[in-house]
Amino acid sequence: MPFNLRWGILATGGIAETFVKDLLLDPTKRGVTDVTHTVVAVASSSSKSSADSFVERLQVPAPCATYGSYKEAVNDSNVQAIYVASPHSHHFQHAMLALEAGKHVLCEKAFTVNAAQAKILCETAKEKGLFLMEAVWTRYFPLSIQVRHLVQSGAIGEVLRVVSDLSIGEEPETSWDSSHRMVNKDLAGGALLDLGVYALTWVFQILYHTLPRSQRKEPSQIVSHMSKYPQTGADESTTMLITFPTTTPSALSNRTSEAVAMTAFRVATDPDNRGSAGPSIQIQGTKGHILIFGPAYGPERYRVVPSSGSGDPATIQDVHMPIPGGARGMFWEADEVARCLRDGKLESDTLPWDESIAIMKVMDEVRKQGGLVYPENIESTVYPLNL
Ligand SMILES: NC(=O)C1=CN([C@@H]2O[C@H](COP(=O)(O)OP(=O)(O)OC[C@H]3O[C@@H](n4cnc5c(N)ncnc54)[C@H](OP(=O)(O)O)[C@@H]3O)[C@@H](O)[C@H]2O)C=CC1
Ligand SMILES: O=C1OC[C@@H](O)[C@H](O)[C@H]1O
Repeated sequence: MPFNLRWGILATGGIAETFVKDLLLDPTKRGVTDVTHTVVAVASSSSKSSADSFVERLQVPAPCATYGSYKEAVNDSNVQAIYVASPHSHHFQHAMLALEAGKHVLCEKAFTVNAAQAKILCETAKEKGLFLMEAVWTRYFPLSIQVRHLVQSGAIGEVLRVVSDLSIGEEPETSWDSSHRMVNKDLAGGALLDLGVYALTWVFQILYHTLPRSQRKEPSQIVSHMSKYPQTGADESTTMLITFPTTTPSALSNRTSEAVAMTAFRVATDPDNRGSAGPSIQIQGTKGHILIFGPAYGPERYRVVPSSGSGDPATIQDVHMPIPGGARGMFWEADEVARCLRDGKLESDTLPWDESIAIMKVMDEVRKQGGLVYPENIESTVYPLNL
């Protein structure tokens, strides 16, 4: 029998809807037979009627309890795991609420506002013997898994550089009101925490994660520049130059590796949405490159280009890995949560706690260099706090 995971959903906004739609799809359609998912509770902090209309709109199969507060959902004994889908300003408080109630947690990206909050979440999960994972869905894409394996196998030699970008080509003045979570500092808005986290996940999943755990080293140097959106003071563009003390896959050469991670609202990585402007991620090794096309959060195509001398042009490999069934691709991370719970794990090997914290530390440093400070209440490590 497949292991079935019973989910409770905190929030009824955009990503909660996307995630639940993916959860409700038949796993066998993506070739998964060992785990299944059931949505047993949905909570809205606004009103019970928001949760009711969410369940109705998405045709969540009955029985699914609906609540007008998050507290009620985390205390529902039928719920095994909570998906936190509130703005990142509130992740620390809402994930703590779930952990304190004894529930496993999948928490949307960015994990928290700062590394100190992330550490406390992980310590709490550990103390309570509960599973906790940052919902960086990209990590669980079969494409990401394949690319990590290629790097680990030495297919492009020693990786010396990664260039990674997630920029979306939106004019903030016309795309969002100043109160929107993308630009509102009260909701930890800005490009870095919302989009830069994906540019960084590519950097980390290549230059950090592909090493054996004992050899993984956090960045030795971070230099960055941030431009602010004048209307709110949140960052509208951030560029980071990050040095790692080792290279991958061997970590034996005494060479360092470098990354350029970028994010911006006004310019786009892929202005025509067809990859004409080039890849979003370039992984550059001594024996070749891996180029990844499509948005850094959910790419569906990559190309392996061997260096001249290590093959002829005919060996260039183009690989397409479309997301099955018109889905978003968030079900793969949900499958990972179910498998971890089935196997009694507290953290996912694909995005362990130390790595989420290391990425949050980079974002802390970049915000420090750029002078981006969020309001005290959302930077706070005090729990509970009524935000
Ligand atoms: N993985 C991915 O691809 C994506 C991830 N995200 C992440 O998901 C999170 C939510 O984003 P998204 O769904 O787009 O945001 P929305 O604004 O669409 O929804 C957020 C929901 O959070 C709840 N909420 C709780 N407290 C607050 C508050 N103080 N202010 C506003 N909303 C609040 C509300 O639901 P209710 O009233 O029902 O409680 C609201 O609808 C963010 O952290 C974002 O980074 C976002 C988009 C894509
Ligand atoms: O996580 C995300 O991925 C997709 C983007 O459009 C969105 O703004 C961001 O929150």
